[in-house]
Amino acid sequence: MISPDTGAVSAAVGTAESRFYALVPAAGVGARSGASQPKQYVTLVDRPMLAHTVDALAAVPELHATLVVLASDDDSFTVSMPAASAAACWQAYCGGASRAESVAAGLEALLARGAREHDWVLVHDAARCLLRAEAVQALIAGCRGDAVGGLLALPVADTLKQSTPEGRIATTVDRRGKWAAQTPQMFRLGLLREALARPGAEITDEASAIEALGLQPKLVEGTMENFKVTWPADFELAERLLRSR
Ligand SMILES: Nc1ccn([C@@H]2O[C@H](COP(=O)(O)OP(=O)(O)OP(=O)(O)O)[C@@H](O)[C@H]2O)c(=O)n1
Ligand SMILES: C[C@](O)(CO)[C@H](O)COP(=O)(O)O
Repeated sequence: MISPDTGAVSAAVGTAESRFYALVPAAGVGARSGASQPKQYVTLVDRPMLAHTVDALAAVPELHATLVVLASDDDSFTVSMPAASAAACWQAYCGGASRAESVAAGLEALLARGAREHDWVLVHDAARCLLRAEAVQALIAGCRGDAVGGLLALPVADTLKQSTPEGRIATTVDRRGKWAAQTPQMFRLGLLREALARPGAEITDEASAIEALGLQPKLVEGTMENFKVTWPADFELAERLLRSR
């Protein structure tokens, strides 16, 4: 089904129009965030971070459906998600030990709900709650005709330093041609499924798994606003930005 040359899913393409699905891994614990609960449930403005993320995706008319991957023991979604946000997504309680495992399990859940191997899947972190519909649309427009797929990313603007274990500078890294990867990351379901099924080094994003197949995902320039809430101070910044909208 997957072409070894281009990575394109060939058999089903052309027989039915491809749909676009969003897949939101939301099964992490948020260890770096310092929060007393998984960070996707921390309230920002008036609702959990995850609700902002789901609502942003719900505003993208091109998306057929959004599936949220939750930890198997998640007991927060049903109590803390606003009804409208909960209704705007499918839920699958199949999160794994790593982000990659959660995404791989989410792909199976999408297949079980009728998605096909040639459909596009846009994987988006629950923790990037400042996503704009226009950014998703720019990604779709940039990648829908592409044989591989791609991702939102930002060209590195700062001077890059490689550190020593002691926290001193070992060297300055040439920043030319370097990008910081964001999400969504958009690939055909079948290709991504194959990529994530391969044993390999630790995969921190979908593009890395696709690269390991020898393919070159496309970079579509995003914005700084779409940052990932990771550290304690990030909540305040996210809150301020959400309030300013
Ligand atoms: N086993 C995991 C780990 C992460 N994620 C999700 O992947 C996204 C990006 O991961 P990250 O920001 O690292 O979140 P956490 O893993 O929760 O954070 P930390 O690494 O600080 O624990 C988050 O939406 C997170 O919920 C997931 O679905 N399953
Ligand atoms: C997918 C990602 O957001 C792209 O920058 C990032 O790799 C997630 O990394 P983390 O290790 O789960 O924080």
